[in-house]
Amino acid sequence: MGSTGVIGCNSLDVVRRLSPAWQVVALSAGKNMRLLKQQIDEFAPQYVSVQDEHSRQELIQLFHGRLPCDVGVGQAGLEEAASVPAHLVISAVLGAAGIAPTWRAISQGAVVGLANKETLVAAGDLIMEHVSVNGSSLVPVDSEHSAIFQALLAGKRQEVESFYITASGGPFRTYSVQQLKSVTLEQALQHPTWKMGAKITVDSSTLMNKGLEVIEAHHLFSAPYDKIKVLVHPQSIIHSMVEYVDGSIVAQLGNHDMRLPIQYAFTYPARVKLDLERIDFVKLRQLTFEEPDLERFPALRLAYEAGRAGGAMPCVLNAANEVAVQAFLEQRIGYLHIAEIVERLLQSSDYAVPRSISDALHIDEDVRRRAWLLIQKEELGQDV
Ligand SMILES: NC(=O)C1=CN([C@@H]2O[C@H](COP(=O)(O)OP(=O)(O)OC[C@H]3O[C@@H](n4cnc5c(N)ncnc54)[C@H](OP(=O)(O)O)[C@@H]3O)[C@@H](O)[C@H]2O)C=CC1
Ligand SMILES: CC(=O)[C@@H](O)[C@H](O)COP(=O)(O)O
Ligand SMILES: [Mn+2]
Repeated sequence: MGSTGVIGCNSLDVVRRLSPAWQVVALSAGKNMRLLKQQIDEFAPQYVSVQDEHSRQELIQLFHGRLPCDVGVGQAGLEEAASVPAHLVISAVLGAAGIAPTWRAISQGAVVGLANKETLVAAGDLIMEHVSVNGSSLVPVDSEHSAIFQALLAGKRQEVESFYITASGGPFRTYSVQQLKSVTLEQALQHPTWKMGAKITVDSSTLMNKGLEVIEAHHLFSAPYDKIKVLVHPQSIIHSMVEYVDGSIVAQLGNHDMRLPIQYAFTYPARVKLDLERIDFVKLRQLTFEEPDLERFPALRLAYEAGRAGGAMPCVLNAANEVAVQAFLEQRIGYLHIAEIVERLLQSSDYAVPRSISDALHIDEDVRRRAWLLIQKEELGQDV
């Protein structure tokens, strides 16, 4: 799911490398029909889904009216794609659009390779319960969570003292608040270490990505928030670490290439040869560490607060952030407005605890509506 995105393309490269042991049965794209056509030609799925009817018509034209597979549309199409029987479903659609199809894949008892962290942030308690009821399992694809997942193999869960989630610090790691006020979209899209889609790249720059990852780790590893520490590590070589009660710290290291955690989600618990550039420690020379600055990067503080509050708050955090980042990408708001919008939505929300996935989807929808209203009213801070 999300086959035309950065994680989707990397996942298909992993399939290419693991073929013929692995084959693709379904794909889902958004609107990039040229790329989807190439993927259909190469991987021959039984089913594909696309974001809207216009995209479906474009795909039909690209195949000169002779589609080689069934094509679904919109959320229903995504859910249908997730229902095609498969051993592994890679969940890499962007944002809350991934909640319902991920839920559907879990209902089938499939193993879900989870890249789409927004799903766990918005509906983590419900998703984790659904996983256990349906005998499914989540294997993390997000690099930090894959690192923790691997580091946890070194001990017993009750022997863990704390979890370190590393953060590159983003392109503005050394910026003052004054400098942050005039950050441009172009600058925010320059991630220092990883090549990723636009939304997560902006999230990395505000440290909201790390905040979402703290909540993701809380759910994936049943980790209390007090035991999850964020550590800025600009080289992004240590992907995360687990500290055990005896003081021993187990880390996972690797170059910045998502094909490594993605392949591990395919082959776990086995390891399979993967020909990617390896770390050269002598060239690297040093790995450095800093404390995150919650004053300059309030998004990380907001995520900890929303996570600790629980209930609907993480869902509010995620939906408000998705809208704010989209508005920033469309150059409708300034950079510092992103955290301002999230904070204002969190402060003004009082939703009941979501008891079902449809409750969570309703909260998500309502927060989006309110966030767009706030943006349209142009009442955001002017000092940005
Ligand atoms: N990139 C990375 O290294 C990492 C990404 N992640 C997570 O993985 C997910 C994907 O990230 P990334 O691959 O970078 O993002 P991209 O923007 O590159 O890809 C997003 C994918 O989702 C599709 N899509 C977007 N909106 C919709 C929609 N409404 N309905 C159906 N499909 C849709 C896009 O389709 P199209 O392009 O065809 O319109 C594309 O296939 C995110 O949740 C991100 O946080 C996690 C860790 C690392
Ligand atoms: C590759 C990956 O997992 C991203 O989530 C990455 O962690 C982003 O980098 P930051 O550490 O800057 O958020
Ligand atoms: Mn990550």
